[in-house]
Amino acid sequence: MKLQLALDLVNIPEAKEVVKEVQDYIDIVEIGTPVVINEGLRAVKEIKEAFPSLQVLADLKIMDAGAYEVMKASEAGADIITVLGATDDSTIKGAVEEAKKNGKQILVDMINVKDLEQRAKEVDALGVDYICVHTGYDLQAAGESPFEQLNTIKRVVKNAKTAVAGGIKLATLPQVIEAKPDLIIVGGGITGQDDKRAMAAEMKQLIGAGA
Ligand SMILES: O=C(CO)[C@H](O)[C@H](O)COP(=O)(O)O
Repeated sequence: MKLQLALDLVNIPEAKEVVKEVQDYIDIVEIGTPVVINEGLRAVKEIKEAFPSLQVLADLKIMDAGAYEVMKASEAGADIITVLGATDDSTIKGAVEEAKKNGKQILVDMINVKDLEQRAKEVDALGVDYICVHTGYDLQAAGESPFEQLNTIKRVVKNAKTAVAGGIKLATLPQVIEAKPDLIIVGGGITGQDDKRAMAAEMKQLIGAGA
C-alpha cells in the first residue's frame, strides 16, 4: 500500500515547502487539478525536478484528447496521469497507449460514475494501471465518503491496482487500510494539519503496519 499526498490549494513555492516537510513518508506527490489550473504543467515539472526520487502524479482528470494530454504531462515529468472513468473508452485507450510509449502510468478516477461495478470492469479491461474511487469535495461536503465504493472495486477489478481518495483522515484511515487498496490518497488530512510531517509519519506507520 502506497501513500499519495494530494496538493490542491497551494502555489508552486508552497507545494515545495509541504513536500519538503513530508517527503520521507510519502510515495507519490499529486499535483492537484486546481494547482494545474492555476500554475500549469510547470508545477509538475518543478516538483519532479525538486524531488526526483518521488513519483509525481498530474491530476489532469482528462476527459478528451487522452493521448495529447498524456503526452504533455509526460513531457513535464509526470509519472502518473489521471483520466476520468466517465469518459469514452477511446480517450482512455489513447491515454494508455501514450503512457506506455513514455513509460508512464494511467490512473482512472471513477468520480461520479453511476454504475461503478460495470464501468470498473470495462475500464479494467483497457489496460489502465490504477482504478481509483473518489468522493470529490462537493460530495464530501454533503457527507459522502468513498469507503463503500472501495469495497466494490476491490471485488470486481482483476488487473489494475486499486486506489481511494476523498476526505481520508487519520480517524478513517484504519477502515481504508482494512480494505487493502494499493494506493491511499490523502490531501486535507495531511495539509490541514499544523504538523504535517508528524501526521504523514503516523499515517505511513499505520499503512506499513496494515500492509
Ligand atoms: O482530487 C481531489 C479533489 O478533486 C483531491 O486531491 C482528493 O480528493 C484528495 O484530497 P482530500 O483528501 O482533501 O479529499
